Amino acid sequence: MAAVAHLNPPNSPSLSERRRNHNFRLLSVVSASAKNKLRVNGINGFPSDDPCLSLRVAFQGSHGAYSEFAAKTAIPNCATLPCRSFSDAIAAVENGRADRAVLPVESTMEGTALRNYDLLLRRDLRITQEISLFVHYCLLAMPGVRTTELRRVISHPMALAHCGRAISQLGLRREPVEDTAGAVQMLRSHRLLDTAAIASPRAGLLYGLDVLADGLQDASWNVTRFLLLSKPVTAATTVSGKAKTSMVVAHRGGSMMVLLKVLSAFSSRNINLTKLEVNNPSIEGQGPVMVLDVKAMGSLRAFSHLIYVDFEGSTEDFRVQEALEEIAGFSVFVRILGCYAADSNVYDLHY
Ligand SMILES: O=C(O)C(=O)Cc1ccccc1
Repeated sequence: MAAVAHLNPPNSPSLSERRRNHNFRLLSVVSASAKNKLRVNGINGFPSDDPCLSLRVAFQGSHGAYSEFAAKTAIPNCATLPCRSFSDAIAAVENGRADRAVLPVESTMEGTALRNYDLLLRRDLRITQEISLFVHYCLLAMPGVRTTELRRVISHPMALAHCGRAISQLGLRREPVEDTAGAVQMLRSHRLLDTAAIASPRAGLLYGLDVLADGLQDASWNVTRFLLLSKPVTAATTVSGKAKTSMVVAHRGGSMMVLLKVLSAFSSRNINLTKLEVNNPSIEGQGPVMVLDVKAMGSLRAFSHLIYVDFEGSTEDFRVQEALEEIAGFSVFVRILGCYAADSNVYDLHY
């Protein structure tokens, strides 16, 4: 169960409103006529009035992927570095080709992307920032292609999952590819006339495809939370404003008892949790999750039970330090994944 309270700021729709299915809109073709607008907007179609692009952010996918929007929203003047996989994006930070990597970690429709979290646990990177984006999906096709000519749809697995109902209504065969913008690029470069891609309207404009339908997501409230990651810094980081900390508690058994004790360590000190996710991979018939022990010369340790916790507060706070000490006393492995400024905003991109 993922508690994604931070994705529901006070003015957001209620849970029932979010769950209520909404209908996507089939459009009479909005052709790529607005393409020129992008050209004047600077690098990769993003506004760029500052010529000194400072931080380099690696993301999985091609230009126009949602992760790139997340990076640009979090750090407006950053330079973005497309990577084939999330592992490559993380490696780019480790080997100095990038200063940050951006990773989608959970969505209101599907909960936590555990595979991405698992990836994070294997490497020595820290969370420096969180960003939540409202994700709109479009159905894109080669110019002139009509919906009735389509047989197949390609996109990132998360996008295909978020648009399951619309895809079934359209009667299309779904095929997962690495990322949404990559799907658009593939359509374009192979001139696929029986295939549509699901991606952002901006990706459609970037690669000159027609928008056949928009608002394709099954739920009207579709928010994805991304994390920005950097190499660990040795100096203590001070977070200005409200801080949030992400951690993992890993162990090899007795999962309910550990969970209750962890919850009690926080609740007895009035520390508010913003995320709680329990991952017992063996229940799913999967092998253990490998976690890098940054204190033990970077060795990897296998765990069958993992508890991901995000809480309000910083590791500098006395109450938090007490809670962490109490948890460390339960013979479990604890790793702080990052302490960063809490951002409860949901950013909506106006494409
Ligand atoms: O494929 C992309 O564009 C990504 O950045 C991954 C993704 C896919 C769907 C929703 C959010 C992020």
